[in-house]
Amino acid sequence: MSTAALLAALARVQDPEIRRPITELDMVRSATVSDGVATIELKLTIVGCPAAATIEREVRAAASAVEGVVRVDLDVGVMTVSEREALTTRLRGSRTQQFGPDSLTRVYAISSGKGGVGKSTVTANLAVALAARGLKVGLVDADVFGFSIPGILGIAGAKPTQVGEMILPPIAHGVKVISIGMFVDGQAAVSWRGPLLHRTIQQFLTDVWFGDLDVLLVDLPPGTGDIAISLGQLLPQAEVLVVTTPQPAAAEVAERSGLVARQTGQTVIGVIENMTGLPQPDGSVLELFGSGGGDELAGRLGVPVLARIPLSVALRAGGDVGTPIVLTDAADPAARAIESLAATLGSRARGLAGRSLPLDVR
Ligand SMILES: Nc1ncnc2c1ncn2[C@@H]1O[C@H](COP(=O)(O)OP(=O)(O)OP(=O)(O)O)[C@@H](O)[C@H]1O
Repeated sequence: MSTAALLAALARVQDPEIRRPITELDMVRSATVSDGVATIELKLTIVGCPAAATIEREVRAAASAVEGVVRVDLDVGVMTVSEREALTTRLRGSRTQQFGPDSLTRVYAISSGKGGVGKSTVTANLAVALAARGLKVGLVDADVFGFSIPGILGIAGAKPTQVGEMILPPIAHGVKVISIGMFVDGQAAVSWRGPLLHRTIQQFLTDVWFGDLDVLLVDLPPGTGDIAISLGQLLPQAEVLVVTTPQPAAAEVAERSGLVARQTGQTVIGVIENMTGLPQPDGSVLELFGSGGGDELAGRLGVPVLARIPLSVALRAGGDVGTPIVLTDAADPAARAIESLAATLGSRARGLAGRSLPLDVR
């Protein structure tokens, strides 16, 4: 009876990285209760598993809470190579391509014509807002020249965990994040050329284990380079959001990134206008970057403007310290605009990938 209760208790302990119960991951090799002593044999996936301390603590807490248990004897070991391979094969299932045509995950690629328009800031906050709505969200930072996502999400320096062939992405504010920045030790990958970039993105989409996601966001580098084209080939079902500022002159260059997406078979579903005016204490709005750029671009691409995100000191400051304002300052006008974008995108979360749905949000 107590042994059954112990197993049930252990089934509630999750591996924080893989996010599955440890009992489903073959990590609990034996668990018995005898004379008030719970004896548990635990196998971690890898040596030096960063989650080891958490798992051990939770296993001890879960076992101690079982009625009749007065002591916990925990033996912690590590899986052998073949055990690990068996686990990764089982986790991946028969799918070699996580985001292939049979996937139900909605994929949004966020692009911009030029740098500095706030694409990464908006993407990071959008991902967190979607996760806060209860969706399973992944974020691929494919911005090789300016991988800023880890910093904005407060996980600068975090490295993925490798289990056999499988790479487990770090999790920030509920979002599974992978970034080129996690593989290049602080240096920009600026000298990388097409084939290497293509292979890297391909690896992100196949070897990084995101599990079953509702939404995958991909932060593209600005412009119309190799990555945008690779991504179009690797994820033809991706729907593209183009970020621009209100400056009408920026619309033309932003239009090009939308057109490249179309040429690779992707669907552009909308425009995000960022840095739309700065609300003043007297209620007026200072149009620092002019106005009309979002509408101009949307008109050129024949899609709606899905969000207008005002200039916000809090949004910028939150990005600087790694605390997204959609969590810390939800009343900020920029946070509200991003939240409403998350509501729009989140409501069409799953199951229709690859089909372009008419969006009626105006
Ligand atoms: N709405 C906003 N209000 C105030 N500051 C913003 C806003 N959006 C972005 N920023 C700030 O503008 C700067 C550029 O933003 P970000 O790095 O997100 O741009 P980007 O388009 O991703 O650039 P790149 O693609 O070149 O990396 C950052 O300092 C960011 O904090």
